[in-house]
Amino acid sequence: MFQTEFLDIPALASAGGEVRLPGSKSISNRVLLLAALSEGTTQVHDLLDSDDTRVMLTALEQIGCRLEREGDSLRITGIGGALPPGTAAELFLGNAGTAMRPLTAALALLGGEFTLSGVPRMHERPIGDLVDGLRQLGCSIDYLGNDGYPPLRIAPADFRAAAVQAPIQVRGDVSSQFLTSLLMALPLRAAAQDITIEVVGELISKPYIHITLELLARFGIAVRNDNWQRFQIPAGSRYRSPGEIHVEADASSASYFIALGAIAAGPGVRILGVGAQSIQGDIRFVEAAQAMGAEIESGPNWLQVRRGRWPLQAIDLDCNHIPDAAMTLGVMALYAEGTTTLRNIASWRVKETDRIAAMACELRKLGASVEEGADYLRVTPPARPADWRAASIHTYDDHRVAMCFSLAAFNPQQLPVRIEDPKCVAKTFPDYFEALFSVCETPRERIPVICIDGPTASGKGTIAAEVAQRLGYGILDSGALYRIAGLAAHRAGIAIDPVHEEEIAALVRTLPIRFTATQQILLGDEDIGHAIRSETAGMDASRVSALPAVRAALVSLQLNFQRLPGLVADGRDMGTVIFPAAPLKVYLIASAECRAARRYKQLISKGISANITALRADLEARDARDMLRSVAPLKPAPDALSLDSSELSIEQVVEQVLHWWQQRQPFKG
Ligand SMILES: Nc1ncnc2c1ncn2[C@@H]1O[C@H](COP(=O)(O)OP(=O)(O)O)[C@@H](O)[C@H]1O
Ligand SMILES: Nc1ccn([C@@H]2O[C@H](COP(=O)(O)OP(=O)(O)O)[C@@H](O)[C@H]2O)c(=O)n1
Repeated sequence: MFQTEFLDIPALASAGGEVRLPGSKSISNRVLLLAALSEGTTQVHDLLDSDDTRVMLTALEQIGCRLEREGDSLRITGIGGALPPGTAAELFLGNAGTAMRPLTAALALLGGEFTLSGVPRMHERPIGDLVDGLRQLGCSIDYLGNDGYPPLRIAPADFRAAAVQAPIQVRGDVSSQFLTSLLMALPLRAAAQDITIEVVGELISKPYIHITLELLARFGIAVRNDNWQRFQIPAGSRYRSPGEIHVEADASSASYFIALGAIAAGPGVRILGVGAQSIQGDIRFVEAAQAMGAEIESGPNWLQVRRGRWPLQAIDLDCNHIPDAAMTLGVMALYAEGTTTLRNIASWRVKETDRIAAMACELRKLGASVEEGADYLRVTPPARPADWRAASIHTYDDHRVAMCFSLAAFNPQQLPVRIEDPKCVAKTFPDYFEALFSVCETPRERIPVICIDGPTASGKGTIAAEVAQRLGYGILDSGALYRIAGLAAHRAGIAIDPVHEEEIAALVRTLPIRFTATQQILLGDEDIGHAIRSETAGMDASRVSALPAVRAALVSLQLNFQRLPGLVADGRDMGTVIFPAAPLKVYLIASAECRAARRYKQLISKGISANITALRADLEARDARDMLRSVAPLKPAPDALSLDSSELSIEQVVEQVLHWWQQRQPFKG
């Protein structure tokens, strides 16, 4: 996840490849419970791994289900509608409403002795309406704390006393989870008679009840829905495992990648985890995207999206059925011919932010003409490519604003887009930007590189790491590559001199060097971060780096670090040889005395013994060799900005570099 203050997305060109979206939590926990109540084994694919699904799984094991991991899937052997005799358990359900409520209903109807509790916050979340509904059936449920709230004790009940003739009543205006819980559990009592549930009050969140009904159908229970007010479970209902089931990915999250496929040139995007037959309401975004020009194929669990009509076609759409995903259409409208109107979106005004106002404001920043009404938005794209603007997108702590505006990076003017507070995507899709970058391509020259070159111990590595962290960019520690080369030659017993140049270069070309996401440096499986940091390794690096063939062998490896969204590269020749077109080159220096003192402190703090006089002599020798060598000598690039850090703190140097970087950016707030 990007934790930065902002994320600058370079202009993007095309998209291709696969993206797997995180699974839907609501579907995951419903599927787990239904599989648990069924007879036989259900193989569940793509289950969401989260706190809420974990507590559900633990509870299901406690009541007698068998769970087996099989690769990425999970096999659940259910209890077949009845508990093993004498089952008793204390269940801890964390803060998972999708576990507490349905389990309360199911366990109260199954018989057995249970306590159900959770974290303190769970004990403040109401459950009284559900308990009242269950008591109408004769269930025995006691409150162990406050009335109307968990923790609860469930005891076996004598159901013969309470024949289920009258409809079970449940409130629909507090949480649709109460109705969902009854719908999932009441088939346990429907062997011999129909059971009717009546909703009291206006039913909220109908799409979630729709998901419940669809999943029940997949497990063999056909509930009759009478206008969302009465639901009838027919006599003889029995949970039957479908054998295998895929948990769908979140359909609203899919909208960004559907739009991506429609906008980006290239082979198209394959979205794994959700298909056009999805039971989630937002999947109908597919139809809207098709109307704008997307070419979409789908299977049970995937969508394949390619650019079709181009430019896109403007649409005029009532978006009431896809309120969340429809925001993505607002950004697609930037690429359409004509004016797009999104209607019936009054609910946008009361979401995470006033989404109509937010979309209008940010779309205008990009150069669009926008008309906003109480319940509609009308978007006309910039008339010509030159009318697009590089904008800093304010995201209003709204994950959907952040995600949909990332797609403005495909603008024809090839302008970057700044997304403020990118971490707001954590609400539904923490790795959204990583997923986006994994399927997007852009010519290398559009991916920004900040070069930090200079002599040893001037602070390059420290500054590069901090600047990269503040911008969300990757890091290239090119010195580490020469240090590894020196170490490998040393270990292979090859003398580091011009006579052995080709032999060392050949060795270097085969080295399995990897940098991990956590900045570990691996040679094969060995973490060599420590071994290459000694001053001897530094000297070997300096010698090996003077050999032209060795330098040539490391060029393509270094160029491969230039990846989205950007790179900070530290070394000796980043700005002069490897990235000569970089938009910012810093030449970082400090006095020899100061550098020797810094290196001394650094080595001592790592537990490596050192002598300051010897260190200074070594670093001056290294500087001389680096500056005087014939190939890629250490010197500032003609367009580098020099910075003497002798008298500056690390923070001051970082701020100076970031200031220079900001000066080069085109964004208007
Ligand atoms: N401006 C600075 N002021 C004080 N110490 C610094 C400064 N810049 C870097 N250092 C310290 O100097 C040491 C050497 O820095 P490093 O980044 O390893 O240099 P280089 O990569 O140029 O060899 C580190 O311990 C670092 O914390
Ligand atoms: N781009 C680079 C980076 C390092 N090097 C060489 O590799 C050695 C070790 O680099 P480093 O950046 O790890 O060294 P320090 O500056 O940390 O001492 C340097 O002394 C250079 O001789 C190079 O030639 N070109």
